[in-house]
Amino acid sequence: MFSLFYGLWQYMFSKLELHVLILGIDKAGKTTLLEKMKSVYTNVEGLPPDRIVPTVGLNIGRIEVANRKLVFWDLGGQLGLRSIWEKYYEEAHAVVFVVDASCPSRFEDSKSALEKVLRHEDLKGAPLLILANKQDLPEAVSSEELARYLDLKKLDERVYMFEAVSAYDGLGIRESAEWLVEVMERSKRTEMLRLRAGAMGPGSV
Ligand SMILES: Nc1nc2c(ncn2[C@@H]2O[C@H](COP(=O)(O)OP(=O)(O)OP(=O)(O)O)[C@@H](O)[C@H]2O)c(=O)[nH]1
Ligand SMILES: [Mg+2]
Repeated sequence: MFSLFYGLWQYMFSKLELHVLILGIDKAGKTTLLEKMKSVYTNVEGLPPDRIVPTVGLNIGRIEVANRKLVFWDLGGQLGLRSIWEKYYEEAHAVVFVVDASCPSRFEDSKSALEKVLRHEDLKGAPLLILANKQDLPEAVSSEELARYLDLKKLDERVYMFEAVSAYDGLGIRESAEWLVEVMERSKRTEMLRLRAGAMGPGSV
């Protein structure tokens, strides 16, 4: 009996689109990272770094990881654009917060932007992946050092992880995507969003 329900749940979950919001201050490497994900997980090559411009609107990336459909929403991180972020919170299953680990002078800006994200009611219970990006640069700090710099309070009840990545050479990309799928699968928030979508009519998940 259990395996029947489990099989059904697995089937429903594989149909569900999981929305992952990519946030972080400008120049952290969000778009470059998304394009790298596309190269790793699809047969279409993502844009090379020299063709990526600062984001003003929204970039969408669809990839499949472990039979799950992930939809990434990449937003602009410039100060004047950060007020748009919250429009996407309600529908997000998880958040990826990207930090340029090679630029300590901007850690404070990242910290306060992330603290504001975490305080928002609409993101309650959303798993959080914090990426220490640009590990290909010798001056980049490790994920543990970044965690110390950011010194985030009130993370205890949230499912979170720090990961060292490079959007240039792909370090940590697969580990990050696989972790996201695993935690979203188990998250109460995913269940809440699925029920809410179901309540809005068939085919709405
Ligand atoms: N060395 C190195 N440079 C990177 C990496 N990821 C991004 N960059 C560079 O960092 C700069 C900013 O990258 P973007 O991807 O545009 O950053 P963003 O976070 O999307 O910026 P906004 O759209 O303005 O919010 C570009 O010059 C990228 O080539 C990385 O992993 N390593
Ligand atoms: Mg961008």
